[in-house]
Amino acid sequence: MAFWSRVSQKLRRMLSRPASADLTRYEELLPRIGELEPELEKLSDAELTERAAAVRETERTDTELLIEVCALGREAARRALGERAFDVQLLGTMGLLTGHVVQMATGEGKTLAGALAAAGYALQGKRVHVISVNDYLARRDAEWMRPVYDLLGVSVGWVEPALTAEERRAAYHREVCYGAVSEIGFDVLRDRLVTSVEDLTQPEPEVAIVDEADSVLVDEARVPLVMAGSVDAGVADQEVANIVRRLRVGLHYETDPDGRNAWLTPAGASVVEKALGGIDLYAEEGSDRLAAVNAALHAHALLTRDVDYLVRDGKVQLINASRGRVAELQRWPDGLQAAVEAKEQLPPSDHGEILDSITVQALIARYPQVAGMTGTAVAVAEQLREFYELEVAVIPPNTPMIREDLPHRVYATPRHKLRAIVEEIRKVHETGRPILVGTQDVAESEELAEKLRKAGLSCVVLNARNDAEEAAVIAGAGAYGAITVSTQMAGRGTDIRLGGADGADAERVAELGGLHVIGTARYPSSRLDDQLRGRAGRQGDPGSSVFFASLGDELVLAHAPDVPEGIPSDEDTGEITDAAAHRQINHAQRVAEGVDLEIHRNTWRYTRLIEHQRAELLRFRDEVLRTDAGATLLQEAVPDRYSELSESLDAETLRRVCREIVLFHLDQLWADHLAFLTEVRETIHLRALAKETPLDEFHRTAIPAFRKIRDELEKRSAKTLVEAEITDEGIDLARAGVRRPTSTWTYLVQDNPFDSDAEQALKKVRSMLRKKRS
Ligand SMILES: Nc1ncnc2c1ncn2[C@@H]1O[C@H](COP(=O)(O)OP(=O)(O)OP(=O)(O)O)[C@@H](O)[C@H]1O
Repeated sequence: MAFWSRVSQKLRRMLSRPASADLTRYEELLPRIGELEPELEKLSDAELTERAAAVRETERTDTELLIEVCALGREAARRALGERAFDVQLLGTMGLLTGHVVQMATGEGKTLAGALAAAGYALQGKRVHVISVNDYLARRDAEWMRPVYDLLGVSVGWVEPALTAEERRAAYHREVCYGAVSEIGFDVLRDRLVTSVEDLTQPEPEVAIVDEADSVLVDEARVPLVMAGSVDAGVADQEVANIVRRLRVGLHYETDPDGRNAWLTPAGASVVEKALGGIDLYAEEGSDRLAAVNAALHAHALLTRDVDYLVRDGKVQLINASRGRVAELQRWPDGLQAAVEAKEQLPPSDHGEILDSITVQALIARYPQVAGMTGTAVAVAEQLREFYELEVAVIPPNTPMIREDLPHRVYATPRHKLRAIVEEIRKVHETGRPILVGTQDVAESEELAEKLRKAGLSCVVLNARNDAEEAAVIAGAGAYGAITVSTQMAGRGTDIRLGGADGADAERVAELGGLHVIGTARYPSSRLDDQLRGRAGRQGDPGSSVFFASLGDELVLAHAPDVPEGIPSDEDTGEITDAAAHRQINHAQRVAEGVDLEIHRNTWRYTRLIEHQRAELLRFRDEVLRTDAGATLLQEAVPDRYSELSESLDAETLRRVCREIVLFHLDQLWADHLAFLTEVRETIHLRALAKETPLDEFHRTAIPAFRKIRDELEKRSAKTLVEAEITDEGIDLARAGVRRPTSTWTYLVQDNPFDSDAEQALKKVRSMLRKKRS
């Protein structure tokens, strides 16, 4: 399978379509858009709005439509914001209106280009969601662009967590609605539980314009959004945590170099089995304990405090690996979450039955039309094609980019590297140039800040948990003499203006050379390197960037540990100029990118089946919600009871009762099915032991289980209709034992490391068992 997918990937590359769509067709429209400008300038505001309204009614060719929308949008932006959209922004708008992911560099004005495209779709009668990476940006962009939408006569709203259901419904019924991907996803899940059409908040999805598209569509694609009901306290297995804490790597367990798997050695298994009272972990009865031991071992061996998570206010807070900041709403799957809490000796957090869940990728797949914008799309062009059938369009910058990207600097060890970074910061800071340092994780940020303090350099460490605060700090990162230390993409989406947020000192800072960006190590993907670099040199500003790396960096140790012998380094500074070291680091990054892609593919292979089943179930649920399908089903299942009830109840009440009963059981059966699939996935590598591949085994189990839902639904619904007390008032669901959860809560799940590497884990367990048995 993996072999064939590699072959097809190679073939595609050989025959490869270019990474970027050809923009000539749109460039040719720019003069025609320009020609309309004098005419539009003469219109009053009301006339401009009227002309925009005419777009809704007039039949036009696609080309005429692009020209009219761009010309109107440019004029509206000029009046409403004092910003006349540049030609390149209109190219971006046209790229979005034709369903591309447009690549526009940082600071080129994606917010406006996106808003004009959203308005263009709305004027064609389509409802648009502009999907942002967080709540703060959703609201900021909606409010910022509102005057433009007003002039174009397009209604706009946004959703954020604090809104009531009524307010959400109002926002989603605007023509354009801004929202964070998690917020929109949670509403999709909440809508899954309604029992009457009036309670739905979202109309059918039509167009999604995804901001920071690579981050949402690729980095976060496999994150499941979850809705759980009826909160209970979880259970922590302190006993297992205490046993695992004493295990030693190499002797009792081993780990993959890339840190994605840990497994017990035969010696480790014996120690654990003895400590648990002499049980056999690998016998059928031991499988619960084995799952707990696996989770505890994973928490102990592979998850590091202050790198993968923080402990704050008595809680474990996950760090989002691609954004390098606390992931507020995220938790690991229950077993692992409880294991990390037990490792940190914290009380177990709440835990509930999962009612439904959807991955970001499946959420996006609901939209018939998708477009996106980001500073870095080309590097993931192949994935956007493979997973979303989206093409990338590269938009040139408005003013040529003059940032100087200095050669990478490589050191023998992380210690040498850190010393050189502090020295670099000191030297550049002396000139007054602002410096932005991007680190790999929170622990590294704090270590560096401490070193800087000792060297007499004061800096701001961006660790904020609040997006608005974070945006304010990052906005000031271009001020004279500022040193800002930030993990990865903190503050993404916020412009860094030279001379501070108000640009007061802009000229002075520009004369000094602008913002200097320092990467303290290469990231696991070149795209993340580019995003950090892109913080400098916005809109033709001067600026520079440099990356430091060492042969002892995490990236190299995990992905290319066989460093050739004898690479010379400077005796004092540890600096390496030999090209072999540079090659080694580039190679490590390419391996890391490949591993990530394989994991994405692998996870998608599992989730695709679940999403397929979910879509089928939802089609049926929707039919029950909107039609009399529930009544029909029950009338056929228990005709006597149905006709008895139709004599005593009015027809509408009976139909409602049937609908409520069927929906209740359908939702319950789906929640049970999801729980079953989760269990199958988590133990698939154990269950599949001497059999075929885990994925085949998963399908073999999941498909018949899903088919049974329909029969079971009929049986359970009929039983409730027969046994429940039903009066003119309807049915008392609680008394009939079919009470819906009184409260629900939503969260995101951090990528489950067990699932994604099930195949590898399987190999490890098999080989361990062979050793143990021999
Ligand atoms: N046509 C224009 N004329 C003048 N200023 C503009 C124009 N378009 C955008 N700007 C300004 O450029 C700045 C950057 O815009 P914006 O934040 O949308 O960039 P971006 O591409 O989203 O950057 P990032 O990658 O940081 O999200 C803003 O201050 C905005 O007001």
